[in-house]
Amino acid sequence: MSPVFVLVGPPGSGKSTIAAKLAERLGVPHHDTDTAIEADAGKPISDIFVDHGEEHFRRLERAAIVDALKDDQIVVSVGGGAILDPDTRADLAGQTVIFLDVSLGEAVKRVGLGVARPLLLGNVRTQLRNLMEARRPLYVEVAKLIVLTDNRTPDSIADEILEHLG
Ligand SMILES: Nc1ncnc2c1ncn2[C@@H]1O[C@H](COP(=O)(O)OP(=O)(O)O)[C@@H](O)[C@H]1O
Ligand SMILES: O=C(O)C1=C[C@@H](OP(=O)(O)O)[C@@H](O)[C@H](O)C1
Ligand SMILES: [Mg+2]
Repeated sequence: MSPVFVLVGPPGSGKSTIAAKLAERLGVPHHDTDTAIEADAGKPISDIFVDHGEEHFRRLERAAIVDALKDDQIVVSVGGGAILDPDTRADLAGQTVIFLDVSLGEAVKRVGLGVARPLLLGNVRTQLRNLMEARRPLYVEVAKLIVLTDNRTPDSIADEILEHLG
């Protein structure tokens, strides 16, 4: 047994939002690894990056993913960079993974200029473009289903996922 779905994709693709919707529809818990990391650390992800650096965050993220994948009958959303870890990609090979795809323009609009995503500080559009290009093959590698989310409501995206994989 394992999670029902694991959602991957770049920041702003809607992983946390759509995972919550899917969990609600299925009547199962939603587990967001970023939320779990923040709860354990007692501080927001932006502070974890500032206080301890990205490498430290990636170690916490790896542990949070191992933890999440132990649970049955939950919907998991991970952070956009989770698939950078080869062990995580290997673990995801046996899971029902959905890659939420999004265009650069739409992702920029959705993430805005907030400080919540430390990797995007500075020129959000350039940072996002670089990381989307570099990570795209990794999202594709782990995905069982790819869903383009541009110009679609979270409800219609959840509908499509449940139609294909429900
Ligand atoms: N399909 C969508 N259409 C419009 N806005 C969306 C959609 N999905 C998510 N959002 C909004 O985009 C922002 C980022 O969503 P979030 O779920 O946090 O993405 P992720 O976890 O992939 O970074 C949130 O403000 C959310 O409400
Ligand atoms: O892309 C990344 O490396 C990150 C994405 C964030 O999650 P979302 O993809 O949910 O924004 C969060 O895990 C952290 O800021 C790092
Ligand atoms: Mg998220």
